[in-house]
Amino acid sequence: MKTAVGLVEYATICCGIPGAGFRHNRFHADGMGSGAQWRVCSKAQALRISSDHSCFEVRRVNYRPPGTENYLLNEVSFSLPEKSFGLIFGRSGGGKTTLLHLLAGLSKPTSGSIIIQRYGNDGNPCQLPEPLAPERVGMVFQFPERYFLADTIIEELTFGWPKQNADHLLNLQYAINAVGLNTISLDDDPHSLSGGYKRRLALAFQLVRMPKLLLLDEPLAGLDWKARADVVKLLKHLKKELTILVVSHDLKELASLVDRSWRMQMGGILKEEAIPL
Ligand SMILES: Nc1ncnc2c1ncn2[C@@H]1O[C@H](COP(=O)(O)OP(=O)(O)OP(=O)(O)O)[C@@H](O)[C@H]1O
Repeated sequence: MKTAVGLVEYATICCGIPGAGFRHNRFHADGMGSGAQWRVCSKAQALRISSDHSCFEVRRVNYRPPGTENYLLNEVSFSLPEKSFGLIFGRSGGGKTTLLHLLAGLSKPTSGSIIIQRYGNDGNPCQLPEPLAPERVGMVFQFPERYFLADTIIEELTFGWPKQNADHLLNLQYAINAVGLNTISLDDDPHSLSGGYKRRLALAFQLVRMPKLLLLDEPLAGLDWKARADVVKLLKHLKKELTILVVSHDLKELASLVDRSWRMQMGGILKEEAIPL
């Protein structure tokens, strides 16, 4: 059985024995010598997720899908400090998911900018803003389990990986531990997991990439009460190290996590507003 606890040892052993029948030979790391290099994720590695004092900022973003006439987002501006938890709520069809897609780099704003701005201790910008690169963003879509492709958890987590290096394995170990998948067999079929564990797996898939900003579209949708409580607890834990922006209708359950919140009004107009409970 492969568990995350033994993942490093497991990968080391399998990669060290040619023809050992290791199905996931993407773990073979050319140029990597001994298993000693495959150490468990250090604290410094984990904190690499977010180490500077910065804000994710959306400035006067307008969005009209190519070939259409109507703007789905109108002059959207907001700012989310690092390691804080933002929530966007509002009626269906307002443009919440569209905004997440822009932040994830899946579509480009028609005008306006999405940037990371660093601030000094005096509260003033201390360097030029940099565009938010898609590699720094992890996005978990609504009902992510519908997109699971692999037969085992480990294959799902490493699906499409390029040639491996030590960093990948360290990130994998970090992600598995961060979402609490380290107590189950990584040989299990992702589709056999409970609803809450499927969401953990979807989160882990994104965390492997060590994003600075994590976007979640309706993370509690379709889950029973126990799984919902489970995911809320997990997000509370992840919030300590990551900046998280959630789109959700489940306001009460997420309220205790929220640092900033906005209502998306129909027509793609975003207003900062306390959660209506
Ligand atoms: N590519 C597109 N072209 C035209 N209209 C689009 C496109 N993508 C989304 N829309 C429309 O934009 C509006 C906003 O959609 P969006 O999914 O962002 O809303 P939402 O607030 O996330 O809604 P929900 O809460 O139901 O997920 C909807 O009316 C949708 O049909």
